[in-house]
Amino acid sequence: MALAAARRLLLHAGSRLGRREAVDGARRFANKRVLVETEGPAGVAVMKLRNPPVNSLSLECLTEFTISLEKLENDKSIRGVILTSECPGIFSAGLDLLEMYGRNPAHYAEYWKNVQELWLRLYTSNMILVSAINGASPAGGCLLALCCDYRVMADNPKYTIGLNESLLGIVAPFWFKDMYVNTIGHREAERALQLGTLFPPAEALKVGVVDELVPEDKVHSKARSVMAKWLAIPDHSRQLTKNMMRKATADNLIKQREADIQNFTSFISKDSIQKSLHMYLEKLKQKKG
Ligand SMILES: CCCCC/C=C\C/C=C\CCC/C=C/C(=O)SCCNC(=O)CCNC(=O)[C@H](O)C(C)(C)COP(=O)(O)OP(=O)(O)OC[C@H]1O[C@@H](n2cnc3c(N)ncnc32)[C@H](O)[C@@H]1OP(=O)(O)O
Repeated sequence: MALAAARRLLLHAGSRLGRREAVDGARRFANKRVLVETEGPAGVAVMKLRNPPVNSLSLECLTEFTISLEKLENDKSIRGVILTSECPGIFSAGLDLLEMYGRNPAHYAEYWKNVQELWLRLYTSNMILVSAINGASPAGGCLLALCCDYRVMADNPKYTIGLNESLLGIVAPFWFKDMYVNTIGHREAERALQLGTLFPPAEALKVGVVDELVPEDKVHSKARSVMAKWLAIPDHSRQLTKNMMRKATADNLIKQREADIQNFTSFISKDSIQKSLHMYLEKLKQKKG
């Protein structure tokens, strides 16, 4: 309930801000964790995640992300969005582990509902989505990128991307898996999901997790030039085609959202799964020390 109220407030405040800044041609609106800048005539918005240190998708971050997307969808002058990160070296560390560890079932259910909501909105967006992957992109971070129509990644071997859930002792849900299969094919997805593979850029390109690699300082300019190419296609034909390609996958979740929430909640609540998450969090801490 509190989140729904926050969402209404943010939408309202955001639209007022958006109108005021539109006077300059370029517009900008921001929540705490998501910054959106639009460039008037081109119809393109740049959406930057800024939830330091690692852009983990906390409940607040998911909510702000979803609201920002909703606002852009409602703005008929926006045809494309470049999704990127403001956190140096990290695109997104994925779902926030602290939302899935040591909480109660009601919290897990609420969190998962918001993960579903963001995924459905991103994956089925009518806008052109291009990801400018400027850092590490494990699990939920990779999920964000996979929702896009085109993925440009910084060619820095320190960065990896992939659905690594099995390394954490958890399991990617069927709709993560479906989207992976749609992107890289059944065999590669089967292997990568079981092994929890985090691909360095060259391998990510080879297997098709990303579409193009560029030097780190060219990620944004390349994303813009890719966007220009996609903008040249008539919206109606591109949108109908996108819908044709993605609808079955999205419908598969839509028809069983509630069951999927129950499934997640009971899975993540298990002692054995909580123990695995605990061990993984400890490992992350030890890496530092
Ligand atoms: C048949 C049955 C099926 C049932 C299935 C049903 C349902 C499905 C069930 C579950 C599905 C869940 C799907 C989950 C998806 C996810 O996205 S899980 C998250 C996966 N993410 C990761 O593994 C990334 C972990 N992080 C890292 O590898 C690194 O942090 C890094 C992103 C590469 C960045 O490295 P570095 O710059 O060195 O930063 P640090 O490691 O020092 O991290 C800084 C602090 O941030 C904390 N942190 C990192 N990642 C996360 C995260 N994802 N969530 C929360 N917090 C994170 C890290 O612990 C550090 O914290 P402190 O500073 O120590 O406090």
